[in-house]
Amino acid sequence: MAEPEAKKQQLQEQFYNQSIDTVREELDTSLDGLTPQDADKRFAEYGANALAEGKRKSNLMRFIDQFKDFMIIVLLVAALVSGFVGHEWADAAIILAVVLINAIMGVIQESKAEEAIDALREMSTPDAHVRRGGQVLTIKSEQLVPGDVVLLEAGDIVPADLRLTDSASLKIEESALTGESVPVDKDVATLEGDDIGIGDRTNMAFMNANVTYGRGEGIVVGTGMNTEVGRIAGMINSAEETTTPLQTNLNQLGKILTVLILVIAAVMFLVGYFLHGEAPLDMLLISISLAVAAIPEGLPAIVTIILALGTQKMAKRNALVRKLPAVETLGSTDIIASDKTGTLTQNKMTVEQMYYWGKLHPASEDIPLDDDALLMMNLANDTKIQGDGKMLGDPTETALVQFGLDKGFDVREQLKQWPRVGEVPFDSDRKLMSTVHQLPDGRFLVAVKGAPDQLLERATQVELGKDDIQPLDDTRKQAILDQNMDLAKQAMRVLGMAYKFVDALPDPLDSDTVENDLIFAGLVGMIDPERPEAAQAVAKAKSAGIRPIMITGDHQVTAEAIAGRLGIITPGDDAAVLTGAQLDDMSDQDFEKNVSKYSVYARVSPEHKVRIVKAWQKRGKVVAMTGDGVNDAPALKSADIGIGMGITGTEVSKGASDMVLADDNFATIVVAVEEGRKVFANIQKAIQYLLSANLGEVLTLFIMTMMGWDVLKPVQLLWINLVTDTFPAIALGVEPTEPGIMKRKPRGRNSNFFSGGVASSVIYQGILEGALTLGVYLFGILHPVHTSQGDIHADALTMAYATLALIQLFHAFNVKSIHQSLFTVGFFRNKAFNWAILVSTLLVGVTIVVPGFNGLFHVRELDLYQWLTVLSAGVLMLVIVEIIKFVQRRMGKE
Ligand SMILES: Nc1ncnc2c1ncn2[C@@H]1O[C@H](COP(=O)(O)OP(=O)(O)OP(=O)(O)O)[C@@H](O)[C@H]1O
Ligand SMILES: [Ca+2]
Repeated sequence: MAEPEAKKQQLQEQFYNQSIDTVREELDTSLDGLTPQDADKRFAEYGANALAEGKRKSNLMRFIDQFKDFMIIVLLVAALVSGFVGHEWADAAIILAVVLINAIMGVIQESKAEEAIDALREMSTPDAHVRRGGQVLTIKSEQLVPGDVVLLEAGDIVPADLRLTDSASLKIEESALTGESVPVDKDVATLEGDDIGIGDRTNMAFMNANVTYGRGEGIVVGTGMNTEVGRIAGMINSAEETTTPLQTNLNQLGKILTVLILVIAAVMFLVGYFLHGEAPLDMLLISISLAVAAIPEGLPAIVTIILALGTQKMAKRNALVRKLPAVETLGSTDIIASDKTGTLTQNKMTVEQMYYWGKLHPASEDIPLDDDALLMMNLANDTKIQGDGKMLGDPTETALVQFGLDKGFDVREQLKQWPRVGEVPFDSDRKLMSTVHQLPDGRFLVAVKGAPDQLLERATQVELGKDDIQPLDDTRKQAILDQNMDLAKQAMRVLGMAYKFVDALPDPLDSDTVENDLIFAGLVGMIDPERPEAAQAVAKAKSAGIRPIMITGDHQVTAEAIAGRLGIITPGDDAAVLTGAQLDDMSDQDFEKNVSKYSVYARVSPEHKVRIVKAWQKRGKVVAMTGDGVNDAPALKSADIGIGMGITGTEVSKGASDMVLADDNFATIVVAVEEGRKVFANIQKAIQYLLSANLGEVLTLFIMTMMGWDVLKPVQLLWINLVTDTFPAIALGVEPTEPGIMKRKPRGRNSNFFSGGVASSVIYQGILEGALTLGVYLFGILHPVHTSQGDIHADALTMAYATLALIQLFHAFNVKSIHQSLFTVGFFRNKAFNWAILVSTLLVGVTIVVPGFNGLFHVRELDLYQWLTVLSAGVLMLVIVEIIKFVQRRMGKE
């Protein structure tokens, strides 16, 4: 993509030592933001807000790269020499053609693989909230231009360099720029001096930094390469994380195979030349051809393509893979640790019960509008009510505002009289949030809501009626806690409300100064129904040997009730609930020892998630972990598969994840695991197919040479390699799911593409292919249809060629499952595969049956009897492998 030449007139000034007004004028914008037209104009002028990418390889470069392979060069030179010396120009031409086609296919494969990886990256560009023409819009951060007004909140990734214009408890973590991992407090005050380091520019926010706390706003002063990261990073590496661990594994194996095959080729050459007196050039050509055919250099690209096709399938099913290795790892998942709210449940909160003035009332009852519980739950609330009555905000909070409106209490009116002047935002560690309001009489009201247990620790009094405030003694406290427990047992999320009056605005405004000495006002119990598909997905995961684990900030009793309904804990099993506090009391060793006892974690904070991941990993398990908040990022990173939430997730958490759920749905994780298992199995199939075929080729040629028999011609071997390798291998990569794939145990952390019987299958099946091919050759010699020795040998060699090619295509059916019978898996369920086999068969067939063509390939027409011999070998290949699989299944059962 040609980047529009980004405007060179750089905004080089230091913005931190200029007042907001100056910055605003300088960038010709207002706090209402740019007009959309203005934004478009600037976009044309400045270009996209993206870091430049490293140079891309052109297709021509890729094509040329295909010939960097030493073997290919030797092959071409040898072909040319044989053309000159032996006047075998037809051979040389075919070899050249095959090499060219091979190179073109290589280019296509590589660019397909890269396209797929591009698509992954495209998907992961973050969103930004921007104000334009007075309207708040969500746009791709690439669309930002200098002068835009950007809104920040906890969990956002700063989308460009900003001069802050507003901040409320704003904290930003800038370690990527400064190396300092402690979040920096930000405000809007203009700084003095012009020599202030990046880490100290407290009124600026820099691209790619993480907002960890609070809220803010700022004017974009730099985009794309004209940002601090742009200057530092220079270029982003476009090649990151494109090879997966198992691919690396495979590459290593590839190197070993290469050496092995070269040794075999060398031995072949020496034996053929010295012992059997073959022409050296012929021997060289066939040895090199063997090396070219048998070295599986296309394998990594094929694996990438299969993985990439897997990501497309997953995307259709709402699992957006951000990092290719995740596809591979997903299939091996042992543990799915999932947040409760929104993932297992719908995150549609509805108030069911309310407790105030010492009594519980169903939500259907009328409520006195002057009760302070109702007031506080509306005040300590970030919900925005839009013009059309639609509510924006956290479902827990919108439910409360909705409840108020339903009862006839409109918080908007209240806020006009009691404006909010301060806040201590909610965080999942404290499990509280507070707002401070200016009262007409000059005093301030502190409104607090949050987890009842937390709240009661900070309350000293309780409201028991209108203007009836009593000390919160132990009996009263116990009564509230009992009530809390009762609601929780009914699977409700319970929030408590409290308040106090103060004479002056606390300074500094934080939890310690605000959230103490409170008057307890009441409780509210909310139901968040399970997702309808969740229980089934839990059952499916369990039947696949995967342990679902629920993690929640909610009360343990609520958690237990919901986990019970979902089947995460079942009455019989001893899987227990562990709370964050209990976890805090456990040593790492203790926890590791006991981790398998717990399926539910309640009242935990994000830090606990990291311990849960690590403990399971220590036990050798592959852990998938969900997360949505900014504090979840470390857990998402340490999990084998970090799973972000597409709808409710913060940008920071999405950035830290390997996969994002477009629908936030637990069931989608299970679907993705199933896809991951399928993709893994299909890669194994492609590998098993290719390597057994190659082994068959090597054995056939090696033994032919050793025995001094006729040896297949280079063009024959190269043609077999060209037409029977790639198509079926890629087609095997899109095989439908094998029956019962979610009834097996996870494959285990240390498994690789050769685990589970693939290695041994490659070996015995390769030997079988070679043996049958040689058998057909000998059969052709021993049961000739002609009498002249020349005819007999030419026929036998043609039969061997046909067999070696077609037996691979027959064998492709075997490979559809490592252990299951072809009759279980089905012969023709994969359209792409059927086509691949058909095309490959035709391409082999034409070289034999089309007169003239067969001359080029040094083969002859076969009669029916000979064809039947060839086809019998193919059928035998099917039958023998079926029998061996049958025996293996029998032995496996015992
Ligand atoms: N907006 C809020 N204001 C005050 N307290 C809240 C708010 N949201 C949640 N809480 C309290 O904090 C506790 C933990 O909430 P948190 O947000 O950490 O859990 P969650 O992530 O929403 O749920 P889960 O962990 O099940 O996905 C809740 O049980 C509730 O008591
Ligand atoms: Ca091959």
